[in-house]
Amino acid sequence: MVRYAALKGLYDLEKTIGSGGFAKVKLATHIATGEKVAIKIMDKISLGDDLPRVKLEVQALKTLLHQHICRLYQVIETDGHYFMVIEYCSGGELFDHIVEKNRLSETESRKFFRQIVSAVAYLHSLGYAHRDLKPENVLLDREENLKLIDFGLCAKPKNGIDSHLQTSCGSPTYAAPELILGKKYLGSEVDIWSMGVLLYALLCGFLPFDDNSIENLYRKILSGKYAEPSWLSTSSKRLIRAMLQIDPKKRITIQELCNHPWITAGFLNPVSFVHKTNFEKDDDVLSTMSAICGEHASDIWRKLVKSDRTDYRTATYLLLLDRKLRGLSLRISSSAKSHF
Ligand SMILES: O=C(Nc1ccc2c(c1)CCNCC2)c1ccc(-c2cn[nH]c2)cc1OCc1ccccc1
Repeated sequence: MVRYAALKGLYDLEKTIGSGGFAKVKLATHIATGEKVAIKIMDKISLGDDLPRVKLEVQALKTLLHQHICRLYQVIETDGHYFMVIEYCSGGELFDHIVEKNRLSETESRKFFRQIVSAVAYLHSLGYAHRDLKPENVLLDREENLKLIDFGLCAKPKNGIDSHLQTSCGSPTYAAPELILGKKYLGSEVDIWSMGVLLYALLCGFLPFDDNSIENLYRKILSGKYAEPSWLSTSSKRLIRAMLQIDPKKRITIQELCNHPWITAGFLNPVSFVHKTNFEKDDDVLSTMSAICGEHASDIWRKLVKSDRTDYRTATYLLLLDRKLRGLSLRISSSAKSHF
């Protein structure tokens, strides 16, 4: 087991559960609370010119507080590595969940899709676009709640979500026509297209546009033509059509999506989200922490609010808050004392 000095006393590293391009994801335990976390370890050398993506992802994740966006607890930077301590999603990828069930029922698809819509509506309301929405970037937690990950490509155009972007990014399979044509596009509109591809994958178990050759794949996407399997209800077909509109101006908007009949069917209310970018103050958690480090709860809170949200104190606060929200006891080990 490779020992990273930077994590000593803070996290116990366990097995590697995933390794992608320039990152690997290891399970770990946050020592102060005993809570499980995932640590995304990136080697700066192999990151190369992707380094800005990490900064972009950290900047975005520090601001985003939503129950369906994977929480960032701490960031540790050394000369050679970045360590991103992230929410534990033991349900793995939504993609694997779909594959193992072949396809999801309309009811189960709706449960997941409402969560995605809520997360994306929240993102857009803060001026962010994800730009890489695909089943691999949607994880499930222990209660099969959905968590959006990988904000390495997300954009926050300086003059707001309605200003044009140009960089072509993301995976072609989920990319909107205007994006693969290299046109100027709106992040919000390309996210709607990718969500249409995601919804199709949930309901069908395969992709609307797929081909081994990239030019055939592009041709299919630009045609906007895809199969509508017999099991799709009329309402499902209508919603998918509204999202997979080639002309971005004809595409359904995120607001219309939140209120769409398919989305609200069987539910009491449209999809909503809380405009939250600040932690709520919890006195039980603060007094648990103050009992250990001897500081007053008010001092701990002041430091938390002033912090850049990537230190061990923030991680400990958020993990204790998670435990409380899950109805578990608030426990903390005295070893934590020296770390915040
Ligand atoms: O907690 C994460 N993953 C994760 C944790 C526990 C388990 C599994 C998976 C499934 C494999 N069986 C063991 C249980 C986990 C959290 C955050 C991120 C993450 C956030 N931004 N970037 C990456 C990635 C994560 O994983 C990647 C992964 C690994 C194996 C498969 C599916 C997904």
